[in-house]
Amino acid sequence: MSIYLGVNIDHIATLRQARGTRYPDPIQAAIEAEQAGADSITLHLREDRRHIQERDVAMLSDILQTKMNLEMAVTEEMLAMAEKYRPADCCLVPEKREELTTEGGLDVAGQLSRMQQACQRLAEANVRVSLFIDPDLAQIDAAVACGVPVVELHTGRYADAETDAEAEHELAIIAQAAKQAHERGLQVNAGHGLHYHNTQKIAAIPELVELNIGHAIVARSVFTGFQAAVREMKQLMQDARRR
Ligand SMILES: CC(=O)[C@@H](O)[C@H](O)COP(=O)(O)O
Ligand SMILES: NCC(=O)COP(=O)(O)O
Repeated sequence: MSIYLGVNIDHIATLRQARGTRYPDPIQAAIEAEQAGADSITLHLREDRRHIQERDVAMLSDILQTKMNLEMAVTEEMLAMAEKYRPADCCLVPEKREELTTEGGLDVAGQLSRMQQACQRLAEANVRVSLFIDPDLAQIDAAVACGVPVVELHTGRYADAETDAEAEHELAIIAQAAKQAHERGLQVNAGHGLHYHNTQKIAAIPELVELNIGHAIVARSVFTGFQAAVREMKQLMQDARRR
């Protein structure tokens, strides 16, 4: 089964916001990513607007040739954004203003009623809902209870592992969670902290359908160009899946 690449363009916008300029433009990055073989474009509209701006969401909702995966917190402001721009996919993620980056998966099980209402609202807007969760059976079952078709497994603990043994342990947890989620009829995606040296083992997990990768691709593009960075990541994923 194929594995698809969602390119997250947040950190193109981080570079733009660093000086308040018009460049580099995430719109150009999205177009180049699609030309290089990206299967979708992911962008995270944060409450603090540290990188992606509403203008980016508005423009990309008009021009993307593949599809938009809009990441957002579960807030009234963001749910209204999803209803306004109607992305193909909306990935609900946890968010804290003080965090450097996403620190874990959404606690769906601990706020089930609130999550069910949010998912229902997005489904009624014809937005496909994905829940960004830790690779944990209780969270997988809670996602099923929300009636969503997709989950994205948080790979941050695997990516941040300090030893090979710890990485292998986290990889086994992700592989087991992917199997459990697949068995429950969910589309299983994964992402966070994946780069050119740790993605292969994740891509080899047969139940995974899509990997969302951003920071490492943007970083690599500084030296190779954005299209080359995207092409290399996609080829790496496909080679790993074929092995
Ligand atoms: C949910 C996730 O892991 C990322 O897609 C998210 O976008 C990380 O936030 P930053 O892009 O702001 O680092
Ligand atoms: N959901 C993960 C994502 O979109 C990209 O995360 P990262 O590769 O920037 O860590």
